[in-house]
Amino acid sequence: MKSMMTALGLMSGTSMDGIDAALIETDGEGQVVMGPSLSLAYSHDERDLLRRALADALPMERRTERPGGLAAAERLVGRRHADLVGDFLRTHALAPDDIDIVGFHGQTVLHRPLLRLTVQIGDGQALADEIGIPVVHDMRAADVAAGGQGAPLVPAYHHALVQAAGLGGPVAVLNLGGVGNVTYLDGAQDPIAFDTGPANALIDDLMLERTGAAMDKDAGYALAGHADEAVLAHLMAHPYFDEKPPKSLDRNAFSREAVASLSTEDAAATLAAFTARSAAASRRWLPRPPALWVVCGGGARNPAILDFLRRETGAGVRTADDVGWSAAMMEAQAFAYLAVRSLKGLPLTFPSSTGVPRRLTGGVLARPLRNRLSA
Ligand SMILES: Nc1ncnc2c1ncn2[C@@H]1O[C@H](COP(=O)(O)OP(=O)(O)OP(=O)(O)O)[C@@H](O)[C@H]1O
Ligand SMILES: CC(=O)N[C@H]1[C@@H]2OC[C@@H](O2)[C@@H](O)[C@@H]1O[C@H](C)C(=O)O
Repeated sequence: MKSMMTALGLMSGTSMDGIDAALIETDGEGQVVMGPSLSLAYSHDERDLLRRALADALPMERRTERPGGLAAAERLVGRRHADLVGDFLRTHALAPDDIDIVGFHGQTVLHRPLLRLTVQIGDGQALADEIGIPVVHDMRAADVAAGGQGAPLVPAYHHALVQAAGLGGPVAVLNLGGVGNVTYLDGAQDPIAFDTGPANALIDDLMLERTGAAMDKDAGYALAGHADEAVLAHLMAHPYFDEKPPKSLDRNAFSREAVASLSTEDAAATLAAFTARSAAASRRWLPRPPALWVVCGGGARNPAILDFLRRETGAGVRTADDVGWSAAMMEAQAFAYLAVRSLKGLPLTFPSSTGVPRRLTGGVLARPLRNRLSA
């Protein structure tokens, strides 16, 4: 297998705002060259369908079941990913053969690692057949089956980026999507990583309920409000924060009920502070306090969260864009990188990231029909 590969990563994250596609050239180890990217936003109705799918997934006991609206949601996820790949190829004048591998995350609808159950909808084989490019998918399953948390998966990629940038340790890479997750890196050691708490999901849900908007854009509400310390203390009393890592979260693990009586501005400020305080509280489980926090994911565009994070950590806080990476495309790039690691049989997860008993590879390879016919 050739050393450098061209990989396209596809991520539909827990905030369910849309799908990101990002191209990288990588050897799946220390070399990464970032390429172009493209996003597709889910429409209001599509988000609604996905939100309902999350509710329909709650009684699932086996990962192959598709109760209620899940089968329709899975078809939607597949169709929209294929649309995005088509748009990406057209926009960048590429042919399917220009891409060696696609890394397809799918949409998480249920995550119960203690029950060895994690469900990402999206049919990898159907996608490969549709786009005519080999697809690596189902990247959490092997880890969960082996007793790991199945998340977070991006730490292997954070590790490659921090090593390549020669950033002095200890460094924390904080991903703020729907849920927050931190990767702690210090030299060549395996990454220590876990989910920190909520990131944007509670804020998004609050905005949708109070204003009909999908997010608190540029923290317009949070910056006009004040965080309520009593409510914050109540939110921080959640038992998740006392759990020792490895640990990971379902999107709906936290409730915004505690901010119900606050004005929209104060509620948004309190939830932004909650995201920052719970992320900073992850220091409790790290060997040394990080000197630098690099923030990625949509939360890097929320100035209220960044301000609170500076205050809570007392350390350097920079966005991924500030250090020459991509805050928006980090996860999509990570799934491209992980797809190449999967093809090469390299570990995706580590005892220190998911609690899996030993470093473990993962992912399932789906070859497109035309490759199988010509084989
Ligand atoms: N300009 C902005 N101002 C405030 N918040 C923003 C802005 N842009 C994005 N966000 C927030 O970021 C969220 C999307 O983040 P991201 O794309 O990293 O999430 P994701 O990939 O779905 O999540 P996860 O990492 O949990 O899988 C949006 O739902 C919104 O809350
Ligand atoms: C089960 C699942 O999809 N988890 C997501 C979610 O969103 C953020 C956080 O919770 C993280 O654990 C994970 O995603 C990133 C991409 C990861 O696996 O690293």
